[in-house]
Amino acid sequence: TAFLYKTYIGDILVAINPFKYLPLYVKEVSTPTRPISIQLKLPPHIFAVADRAYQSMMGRLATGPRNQCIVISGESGAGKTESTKLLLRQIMELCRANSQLEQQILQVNPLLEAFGNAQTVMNDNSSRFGKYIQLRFHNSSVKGAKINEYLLEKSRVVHQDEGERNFHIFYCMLAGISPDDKDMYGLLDPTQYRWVHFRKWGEKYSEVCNAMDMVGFQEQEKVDMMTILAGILSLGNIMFEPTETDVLRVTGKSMGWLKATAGQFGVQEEELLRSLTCTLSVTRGEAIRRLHNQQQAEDARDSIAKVAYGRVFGWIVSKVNELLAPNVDFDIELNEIGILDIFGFENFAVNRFEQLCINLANEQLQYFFNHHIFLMEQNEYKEEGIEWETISFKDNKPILVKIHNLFFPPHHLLFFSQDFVDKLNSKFKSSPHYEVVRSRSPLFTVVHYAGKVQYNGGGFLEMNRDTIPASIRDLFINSVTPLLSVLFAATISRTGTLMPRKAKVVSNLLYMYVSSLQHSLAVLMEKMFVASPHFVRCIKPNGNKLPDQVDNKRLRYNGLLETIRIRRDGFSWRPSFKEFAQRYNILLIKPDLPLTKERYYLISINIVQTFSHYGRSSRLFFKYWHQEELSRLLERLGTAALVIQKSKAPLVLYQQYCLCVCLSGPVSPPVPLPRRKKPQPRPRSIMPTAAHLAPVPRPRNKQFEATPFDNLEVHSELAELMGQVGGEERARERSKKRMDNIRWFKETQARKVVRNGAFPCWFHGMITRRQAEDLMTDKPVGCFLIRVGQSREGYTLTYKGANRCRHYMIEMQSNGKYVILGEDKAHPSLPDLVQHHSRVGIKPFNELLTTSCGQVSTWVKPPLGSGSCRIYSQLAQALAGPVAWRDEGERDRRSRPFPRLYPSIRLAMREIQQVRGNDKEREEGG
Ligand SMILES: Nc1ncnc2c1ncn2[C@@H]1O[C@H](COP(=O)(O)OP(=O)(O)OP(=O)(O)O)[C@@H](O)[C@H]1O
Repeated sequence: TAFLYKTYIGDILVAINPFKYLPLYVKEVSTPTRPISIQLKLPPHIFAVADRAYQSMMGRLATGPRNQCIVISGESGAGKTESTKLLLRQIMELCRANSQLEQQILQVNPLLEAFGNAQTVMNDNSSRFGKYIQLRFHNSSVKGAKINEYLLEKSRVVHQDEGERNFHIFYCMLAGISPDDKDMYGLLDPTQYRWVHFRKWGEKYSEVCNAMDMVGFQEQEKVDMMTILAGILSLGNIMFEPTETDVLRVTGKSMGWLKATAGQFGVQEEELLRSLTCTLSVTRGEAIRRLHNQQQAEDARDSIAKVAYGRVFGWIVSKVNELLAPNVDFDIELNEIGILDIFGFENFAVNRFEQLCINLANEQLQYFFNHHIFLMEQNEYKEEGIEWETISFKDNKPILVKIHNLFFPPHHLLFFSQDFVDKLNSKFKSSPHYEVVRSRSPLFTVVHYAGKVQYNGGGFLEMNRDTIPASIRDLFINSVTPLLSVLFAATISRTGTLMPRKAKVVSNLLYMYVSSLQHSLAVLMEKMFVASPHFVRCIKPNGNKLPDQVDNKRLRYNGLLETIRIRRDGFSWRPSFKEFAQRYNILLIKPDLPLTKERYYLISINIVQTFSHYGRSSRLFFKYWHQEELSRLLERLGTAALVIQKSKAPLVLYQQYCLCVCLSGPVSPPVPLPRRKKPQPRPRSIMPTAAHLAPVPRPRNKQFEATPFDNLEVHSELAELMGQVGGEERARERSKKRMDNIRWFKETQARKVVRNGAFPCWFHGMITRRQAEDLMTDKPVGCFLIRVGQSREGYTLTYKGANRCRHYMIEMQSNGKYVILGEDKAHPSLPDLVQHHSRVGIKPFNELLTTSCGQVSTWVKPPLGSGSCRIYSQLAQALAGPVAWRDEGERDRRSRPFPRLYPSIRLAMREIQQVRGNDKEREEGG
């Protein structure tokens, strides 16, 4: 099936959206168990692109370690976002290092999708922003991630065309929120909001909340953010009407909404009203107040909503970046894989300013593709004197330059005036990329690389000016909700990113949507031009979003045929002599020759005879598949080197061998064999005896033993048994650590574990791994207990599996949430975690927690075994003080964060309900 939907053009993956589930992405396909050369020869697959980028980043393919970028392109609905998610999943699988960071990175997508995607006529889950995800690696493991976001389509918050919807988050929130939270944020029935229409999104809301927990958002931050979103919805319901004196006022029916909005935004009602109904400006030291007409008041309302939403989105991205920043020494050099997924090319019934920006970004991307695939390659053939018949392609540079000229400062300020389209018509009427539209509406047509698009130029000026009046900004800076205050105090960088206040910024008033897009695209291109690119071309097989239907015309789109020709006839891998010689360690061949151009040349001839062409002065020219061929040879050589070293052959033999192979292929550096340590005889007296070991033989599972927690425990246990390592000082240190952990537990944890005044029976305090396993000896499969760590602050879950005990480390997140290492769900407490995994199995064996182990009468009963019993008793004593533990459910309610002006929100909601009730009564009466 894979062949039907995916193929390669050389090394470029062409992926056709199947619009149905295909069993192509299962675990068996993604598991990286094969050698690289075999992995790369597998049928076309998005996972293979991930593998290639990862191996190249590690320096295992044609070059040394280098930054990589994966560029995914295609029209809206072609499958770019799905491909991005699969790429991320596979890269995380390849670099799996038993850390929670990989899971956190995977959670960023559902989070951003909820806030940045929406249904359009072209795609039910269309990205309304572009993103470039930078994954940062040290050696083979991921150390951090950074998201760059581009051009969120904020106007969607206040306006959606026929067949389109608002951002997913609003539907998720209204559908999935609990009645208590609905009351807390001041939300009503979804039908009561003008800016959203109800849809079933219940489950998605808990998915988004979980993603925020997993990434590390604090509870209060979440509450503040949700309250701001509720405020945006309330704002949309404020309506205006003129009075007899022509002064504008809020309609009687929407007064409640004004109060609710003020409460949800944490500002004074009168000040909010003033900001909506008039503009205050200061001229020569004199404050002048200008009253708004109805249209201006509605525009002010809409622009507050757009700016507030845009800033919430920007804040989420910067928070994600802060939480996923690489936690490594700055001196360590990190390698990077970037994945670009921007909104696809769009052509709707009515195309506005946003579509022009989106299509401009796509033109830029197409240029990047053309530049790499056609321009650079053919220029190098010319320079190096390679015989070549030029392949012509649809160069989109002229149109790109034209659009750039249109929007670049200083033109845009003047240009987007009311007669904007007239100016365009007179300036570009003879251009092949522009068509004048004879119409009363301000229409014009641009001939893009992917087809003609007719735009409506009305409102370009307003849409481009991404600003709000200073009075509104000041109002929100003084909000009692710290998050809102931070969002409005922040300024926007030249690339449109939310910046801390002190950062160097362009003046807020001059900040323009298009110029920020121009800058961010320029910065993006700079990053991508220095990385090695991998291309994924996504194709939408039909316009109806249906499976098993292919419209052949679409396959001609994007110059795919020209791409096929150049990949077939051309040489896509063109390393310089130096780069090539370094990579394949060719210095070994003739160590006596000085490092000159001639020498590289000489070396190259040897290789090129078997492989490919060589250029006039500086480059070699290979077919795309030569990289794989060479890496296969490298692998063979690595094995050969090991064999030679193992057989203790003299070095000279190795060199001769290298020389031989080098004449027909590349050479890898000799791989040093790991030195085998001489086994130290252990004194009989300290060897652990059968009595010390668990009663049943237990095969060890590497994945779980690798956790630092368990290893430390086992090691300290063994050290204790051996009674030697570190002597008394070590023992003192261990004891101190345990006491510290008990204190940590007592001060920060105990209350969270208690239910109904006692510890749950699965909670065993501080016992050792061995004691936990002993307790499990005759227990049924699915039995479990949770214990406090001895060597680190945290918990371990011990589980009775089918043929052995497993120990799952429970990760404590900085926001106070609990998650089993490697799982994708965070929990507010241990009892919640236990409850969840009694329904959802723990990966990778899908194990369900079915029976609590022992501790029937809570913690007071000490566990079996002796070693840690003393510690356990101390824990018991520490907890057995006079404190009467309250019911956790009640405590939960008392301590949970609330919106800052919760009482005023409640009052406003009551007023709204009352008005609704009266209306209903009147309707029924009438
Ligand atoms: N590999 C796939 N397998 C099954 N369905 C897919 C696959 N890729 C895409 N789809 C379907 O196509 C829809 C659109 O895909 P996606 O959102 O990735 O498009 P896109 O190119 O990112 O569009 P946009 O530019 O509008 O964001 C998905 O919601 C999904 O239903």
